[in-house]
Amino acid sequence: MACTSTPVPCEIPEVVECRGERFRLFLDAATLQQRIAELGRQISQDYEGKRPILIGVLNGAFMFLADLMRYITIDCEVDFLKLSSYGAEKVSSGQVYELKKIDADIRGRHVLIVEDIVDTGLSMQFILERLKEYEPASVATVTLLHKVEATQVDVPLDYVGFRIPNKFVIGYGLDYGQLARNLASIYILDDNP
Ligand SMILES: O=P(O)(O)OC[C@H]1O[C@H](OP(=O)(O)OP(=O)(O)O)[C@H](O)[C@@H]1O
Ligand SMILES: Nc1nc2[nH]cnc2c(=O)[nH]1
Repeated sequence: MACTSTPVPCEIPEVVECRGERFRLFLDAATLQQRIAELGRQISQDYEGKRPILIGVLNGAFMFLADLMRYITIDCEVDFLKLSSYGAEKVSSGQVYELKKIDADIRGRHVLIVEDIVDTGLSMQFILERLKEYEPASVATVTLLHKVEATQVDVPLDYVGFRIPNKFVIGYGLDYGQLARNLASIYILDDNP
């Protein structure tokens, strides 16, 4: 029978290849969904009556944001901004480019910035600075992944899905040269292929 149970697929490969490099299964789809459900519950409790607006950071956060919102049970809104700093590389260029600004008027609103990953922290630092200009009532940060050892700047992280080692990861929205975003699980670079 055909599998219809997305976003947790029946078949989860242990190893994938992307652009000639090997990645091994790190966080499977069920583990991701379980943790995201917890984050959704927590946010629903913390923001009851506040009608928060979730700002997803494109492209990487699209899948996490879509799932997270389905686990939030209070009234909430969504908008997006788009940044880029990695290009097709596995390390940050150190320069954050803003490719799309938010459309929503967030003055006086409770804002949750939703990221797929905080690595060097430069993107999150950039967003926090940028959003301050709009004078929201509050700003909190949500990230599915945090590479603790790689973070170079002090950014407040309010909701963290998983703390992970300093290795390149792909899948579940995270790309390598625009590929692999469609994987339902997260894979980590295999140093000893
Ligand atoms: O903490 P940092 O070192 O700044 O890295 C985190 C950022 O890197 C990725 O974006 P990327 O620039 O690769 O663009 P993408 O989301 O379109 O893939 C990710 O989505 C974060 O926004
Ligand atoms: N795909 C991907 N994008 C990132 N952006 C910052 N760190 C990472 C990472 O480990 N993987």
